[in-house]
Amino acid sequence: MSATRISSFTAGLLSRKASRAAGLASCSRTFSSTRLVLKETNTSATSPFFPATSSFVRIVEVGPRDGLQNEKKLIPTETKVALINRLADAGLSVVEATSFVSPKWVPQMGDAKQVMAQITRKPGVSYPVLTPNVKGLEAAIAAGAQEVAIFGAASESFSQKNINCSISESIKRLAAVADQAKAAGLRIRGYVSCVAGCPYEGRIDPRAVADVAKDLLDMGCYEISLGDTIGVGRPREIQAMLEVVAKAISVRQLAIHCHDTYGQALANIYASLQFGVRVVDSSVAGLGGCPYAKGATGNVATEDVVYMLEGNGFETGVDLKELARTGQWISSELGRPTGSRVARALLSK
Ligand SMILES: CC(C)(COP(=O)([O-])OP(=O)([O-])OC[C@H]1O[C@@H](n2cnc3c(N)ncnc32)[C@H](O)[C@@H]1OP(=O)([O-])[O-])[C@@H](O)C(=O)NCCC(=O)NCCSC(=O)C[C@@](C)(O)CC(=O)[O-]
Repeated sequence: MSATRISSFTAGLLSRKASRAAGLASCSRTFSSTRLVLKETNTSATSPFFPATSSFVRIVEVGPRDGLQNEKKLIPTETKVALINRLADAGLSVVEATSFVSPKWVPQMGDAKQVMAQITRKPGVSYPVLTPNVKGLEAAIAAGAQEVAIFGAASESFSQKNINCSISESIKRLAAVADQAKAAGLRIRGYVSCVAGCPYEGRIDPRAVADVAKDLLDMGCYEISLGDTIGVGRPREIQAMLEVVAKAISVRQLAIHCHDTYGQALANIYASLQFGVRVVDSSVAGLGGCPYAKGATGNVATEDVVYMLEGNGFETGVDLKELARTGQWISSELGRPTGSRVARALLSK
């Protein structure tokens, strides 16, 4: 990282206290009988993809990346490409396509370049890719990525296991990635893992989540996705974590990313919606699991999220039946039934 980059990033960190205070001042919450209503007066940049309305929920489909990265048997590139194309055709406006990580660490993502070359890029659809370092970013740019996701963790042990460095080292590494991504005109999304618990350390202090999230935001991420990587959180814990994080970051720049290991994902998403979050990550057919979080099951199934949202007055733009068929198809390619209960119910009719 050049001296100029370090100093601009450090200046950003130093101004964190001041901007946190401003964020607090510009945002007030009131309780109605059933839901927490967020009154936003903060006009800072929000996501470029969706109108910040209270009834539209943007779904970030992570199945082709988070869903498939943990599969033991190598999945043919053409299957991944067909999955991504079908998800976009089902109305998803963000389909996380792959990750430019070390193939020694995650062999399943070793065909990232080929995946990006072969997908049909539908107008209006974003195909972000994960980039852990500058090497990954350069490969992503060469592959024509328009958006990248950088990822850190609120747990020291998980950071070491996942990306082989401490949290503070990761922040420096990711700042270099963000600087180069911005210079290349790419959009950047940020992830924080272990927001409710860590497979190695147990409970995680929400203030650690807020610190990493704010660092990623200061680097230029337009949105921070908060990952309950091992699915241990429960609604009140998720809301308590959001309370702390929202003191540092506008809720309009937060997304929720729930794994369903303990069957809490939909409840946690609903609790996040009550808090004002309007971006939800999910994985078709509930595919997935993290290679560095033993026992973690997949993300919440996108089909189940869409069904819940649409029954509660939210719009998603997703064709649920088409999505359910896509989930059933990829599950059969992987040799198992779909993990979406909604898809099973719909398709059995
Ligand atoms: C970060 C590193 C690379 C550090 O790994 P390292 O071993 O410390 O890196 P290194 O710089 O020493 O390089 C080691 C080797 O990897 C190569 N290498 C290095 N970087 C790259 C790259 N980008 N692309 C391709 N190759 C790369 C590099 O060239 C070298 O090759 P060699 O000289 O030995 O032949 C590694 O730990 C890594 O790739 N980790 C990624 C782990 C991962 O993908 N985890 C899953 C995604 S995160 C997640 O799922 C959570 C999330 C986001 O979904 C949210 C949630 O649920 O919480």
